[in-house]
Amino acid sequence: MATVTKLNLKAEAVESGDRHGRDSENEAEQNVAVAATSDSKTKRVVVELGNGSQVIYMPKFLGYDQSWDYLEYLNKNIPWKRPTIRVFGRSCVQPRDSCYVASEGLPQLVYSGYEPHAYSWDEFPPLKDILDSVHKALPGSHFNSLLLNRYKGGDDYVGWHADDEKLYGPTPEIASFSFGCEREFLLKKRPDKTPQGKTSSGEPPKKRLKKVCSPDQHSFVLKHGSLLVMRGYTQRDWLHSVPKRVKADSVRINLTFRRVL
Ligand SMILES: O=C(O)CCC(=O)C(=O)O
Ligand SMILES: [Fe+2]
Repeated sequence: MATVTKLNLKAEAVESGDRHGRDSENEAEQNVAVAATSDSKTKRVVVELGNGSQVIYMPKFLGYDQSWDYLEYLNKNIPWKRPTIRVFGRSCVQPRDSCYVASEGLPQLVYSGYEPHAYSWDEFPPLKDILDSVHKALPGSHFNSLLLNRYKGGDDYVGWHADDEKLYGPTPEIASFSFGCEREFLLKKRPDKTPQGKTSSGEPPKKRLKKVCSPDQHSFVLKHGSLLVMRGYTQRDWLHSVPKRVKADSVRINLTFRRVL
């Protein structure tokens, strides 16, 4: 059973508050816009990744205590499983716990050769409340499924991947809610498949074409109660991961809301 250390969590929250301030300064030069609002709770960091991909990060989406209550509820009440999955043709135990919740009648999710059982939203009423708050923050969103992950400690992780399963369509919006121990979330650009010397339209490049220089890696420390949204072509053009972190000694729960088409 995973243990939760509230004190550790508090200490990390303070530490990362400082770190976040410094990161924001650096990121200001890198296609990052901080939406100007007077209320720190609704502060949004918008990162334009280029070519129609975008990430929005809301570090204080939900208050500390309320987030703590959700963490405890989810830790105790979700039927967590650590399934066997297939990665590069080899079977391995998934390096984190997970669970899947979806509306009725949707096509079955399959990832890494694994078909998770789809639980109903009605079995976990607090998840419906979280879903409502995400819908309110993201007008026009209609999430109908949720993949939950539990990282028991720093050895649990998710490797580089994209949530590009066909059932989400070409430009899925994915809203990722984090509770508990802060962990790093990395994004890196997928290698460009266009042959060298050709543009994506197949034409040779025009002379003196101005090179737009934008970073091909981004990193966020996902705070307790934060919401990160990936949009546009992020799943087609970028990979993301939550690497192992030796210093992470308490549980983290992450919820990724998705829309199956
Ligand atoms: O735990 C996270 O922040 C990311 C989880 C994730 O990428 C996924 O479930 O597909
Ligand atoms: Fe993912």
